[in-house]
Amino acid sequence: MSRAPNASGLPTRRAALALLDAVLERRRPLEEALEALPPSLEARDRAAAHRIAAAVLRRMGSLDAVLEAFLTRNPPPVVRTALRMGAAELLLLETPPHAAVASTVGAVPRPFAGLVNAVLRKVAAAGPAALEGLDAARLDTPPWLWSAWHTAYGAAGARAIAEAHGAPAPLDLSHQGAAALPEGAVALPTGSWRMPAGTRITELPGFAEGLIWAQDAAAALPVRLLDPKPGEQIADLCAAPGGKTAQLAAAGAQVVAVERDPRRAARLRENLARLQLTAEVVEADAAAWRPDSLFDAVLLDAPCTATGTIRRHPDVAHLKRAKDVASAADLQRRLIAAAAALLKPGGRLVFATCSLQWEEGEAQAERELAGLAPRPFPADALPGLPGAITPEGHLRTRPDLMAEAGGMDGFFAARFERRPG
Ligand SMILES: C[S@@+](CC[C@H](N)C(=O)[O-])C[C@H]1O[C@@H](n2cnc3c(N)ncnc32)[C@H](O)[C@@H]1O
Repeated sequence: MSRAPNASGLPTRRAALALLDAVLERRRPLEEALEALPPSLEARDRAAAHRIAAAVLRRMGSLDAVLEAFLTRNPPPVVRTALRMGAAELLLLETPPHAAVASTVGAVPRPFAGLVNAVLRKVAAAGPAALEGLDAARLDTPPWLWSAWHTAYGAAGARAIAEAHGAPAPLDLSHQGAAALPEGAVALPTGSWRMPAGTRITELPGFAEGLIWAQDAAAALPVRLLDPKPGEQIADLCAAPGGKTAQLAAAGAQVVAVERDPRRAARLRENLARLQLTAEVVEADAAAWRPDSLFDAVLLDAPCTATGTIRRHPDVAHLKRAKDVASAADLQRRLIAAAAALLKPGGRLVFATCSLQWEEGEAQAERELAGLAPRPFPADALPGLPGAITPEGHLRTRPDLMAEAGGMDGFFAARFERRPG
């Protein structure tokens, strides 16, 4: 359960304003905005600002619907953002009204203090009941995503996905060796361990020893389905921050992990070092990488719009546009062709994306994939999660899958084989 932010917290609200300005006005990812906060900001204020910003991004349509009733004209962006923050604290985060109103008022330019104070007092008086009766799933989902999910998954599917985005994701763990189930964790039928949302992995037993790493339960499935064997030569394309590289290496495969972004490659190396796992890390564009030898298997966890991770990254819903789906699908096609060329005859490719968009999943697998033969997953490939394998033999998870246990990211994966000879 999240704690209320620091009651005296002007630095918290200023930081939250900066985070939301970065995402909503400058279209920067929330993670990047968090890294750009001043190093002098206390960890507690940073965490509280993150919590406020995430609540605004997750429930922005609903918050705007509530605020609309108290606004007579369209306020400038900084004021609207501050109002959303204040409303999120009052209606969603259980911040004491005085702290929420006073600190938010303090964070806006002085000429707007009166307006923000007056509107937030009205929101405080209305209380969380103001959210009742709103169609939150619809309001909090950008129309283009709603309609794409409607087409792909039907009316009930689109609504179930959008409803699942209303709550933050739990912390899922992958583990190796002598790791023991942490107190309070649930062992999921897929093999991942689950802790409540907001758990800090660094405080869990096994973290310092390199026995556990954060990885959504759905994100752990593509490697399970690739079924790496000890000693196999496996290329992991688009590898950072390395959750899947770690799974492959922990299974005893000889892994070459290819990552284009030098900073992310550094993070991948750090993560492997902490886990005491070995992989060759290559900084290269996977679409152009030409190694000397071929591989038994290739995992292509391709860059995508990441709409399957909105529970975890609510900024994605605000940063992505419909046109991004087409360009991501284009890049994926080029990467698939490059991946196919790395396989030994009979070698297998698993293509995966953390997207809910049909163009980045099912549509890629329906095409003739660079001359590869489809090798559908059997219906019983994931005994703990039978609903995740489609009739076509692909992996398709959604945030509303296993909803009673906390859901999982939206993921797609398909398997192919290079024809022998
Ligand atoms: C979906 S993330 C991969 C997550 C990773 N497989 C894991 O399990 O931790 C995609 C990664 O691909 C990298 N990337 C994007 N385009 C690439 C390319 N052309 N070649 C290599 N890496 C690329 C990005 O920098 C990013 O780190």
